[in-house]
Amino acid sequence: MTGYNSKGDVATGNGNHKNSAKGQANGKKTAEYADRESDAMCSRDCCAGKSGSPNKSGNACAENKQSDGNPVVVPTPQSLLNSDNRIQCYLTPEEFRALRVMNEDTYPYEVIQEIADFIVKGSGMRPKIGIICGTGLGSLADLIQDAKVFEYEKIPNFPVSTVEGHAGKLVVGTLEGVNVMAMQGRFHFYEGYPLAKCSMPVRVMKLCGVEYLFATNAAGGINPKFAVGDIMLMHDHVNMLGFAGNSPLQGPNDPRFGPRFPALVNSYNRDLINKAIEIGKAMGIESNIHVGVYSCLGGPTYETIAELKALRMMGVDAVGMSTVHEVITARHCDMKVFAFSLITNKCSIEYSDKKDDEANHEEVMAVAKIRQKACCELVSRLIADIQKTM
Ligand SMILES: O=P(O)(O)O[C@@H]1C[C@H](O)[C@@H](CO)O1
Ligand code: HPA
Repeated sequence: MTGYNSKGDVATGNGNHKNSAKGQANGKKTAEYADRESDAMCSRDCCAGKSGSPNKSGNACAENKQSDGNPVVVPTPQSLLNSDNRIQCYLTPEEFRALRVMNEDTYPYEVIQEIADFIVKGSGMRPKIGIICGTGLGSLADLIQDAKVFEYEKIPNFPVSTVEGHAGKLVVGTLEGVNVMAMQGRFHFYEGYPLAKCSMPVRVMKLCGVEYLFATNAAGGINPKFAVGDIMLMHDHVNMLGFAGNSPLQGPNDPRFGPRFPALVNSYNRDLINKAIEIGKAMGIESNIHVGVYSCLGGPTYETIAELKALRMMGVDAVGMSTVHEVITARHCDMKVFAFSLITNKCSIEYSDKKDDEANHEEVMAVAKIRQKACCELVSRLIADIQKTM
């Protein structure tokens, strides 16, 4: 369908134009896109331009021209216009939500507050500790007692998990007598989510009442002393996405979350690292516990040898595709942070033809499965320790 409303905007069902599916009616719910009109349809200029001239997305609108070069203009049926003469479209609540979440790059305080209220009301508790489960480490959330489970799809304005090893559930309950909430599944940059969206749940945690963030991840060991299955307690990071000009705090700063220019030295709580080292000794796994520097790359590719060499020269001990932006967001809103990497594979920095030297997600998940018990014990003992100080 090609047409215009009385404002002179042109709408079209042609695939070269934005959101052509939005106008499909199914009669269940009306949603008006008046405030997003420029996004929802091509402008008149776009389709009335010279034949073959590119529209906003770089595609030519030639199919909307008559042979004399004049645009084909078909009046919009009155039945599609609302009282403001704007085109209305019909979406199910699910479609509307999916569109909203898809289009949302930054989340205003009020939206985060709404999500937090939904979780606090639905669980009947205010968690003190927030846990983010890394790839294959979802069993950390299985430790939680009296659990109330929220599927991400059912949480208003929440993105969905798309990666194997990330279930896409938020679990709220108690662990060692402390109210906690755990994300069984995180959001990664490579899934197509902007960093602010990847770490938006950390702000939700904050507004739920969380004071401590426990972030976990699966990572490749670059430090040659690390073995597969070891645990590296993060004491610092190198923000490679930040080097490339990307930050979860990009855009206007809302001081209700934190300052415009937060400092990141001492981001990783020293007391919690020391406590975890002690716990590692008590568990008899001290030789498998290291303290080191993590770096997050954008993924989803694993690193080249040259990249690994560069990271090693920069002092990086383990490399992954997450956590850093979550830690930045947590520090921005003054949460205490404890984070660790489970070393799921060794990153060889020598050129080799051997297939075994190549990282792969199956191996990452398999190692996480084998080591999840040790990771669970470390986390629950550390929470038990925090509980004593509360
Ligand atoms: O979510 P994390 O950082 O634990 O997951 C790592 C990075 C990639 O998502 C995946 C690669 O195997 O594991
Ligand atoms: N590189 C990046 N991310 C990872 C790796 C790796 O080697 N292992 C697990 N996650």
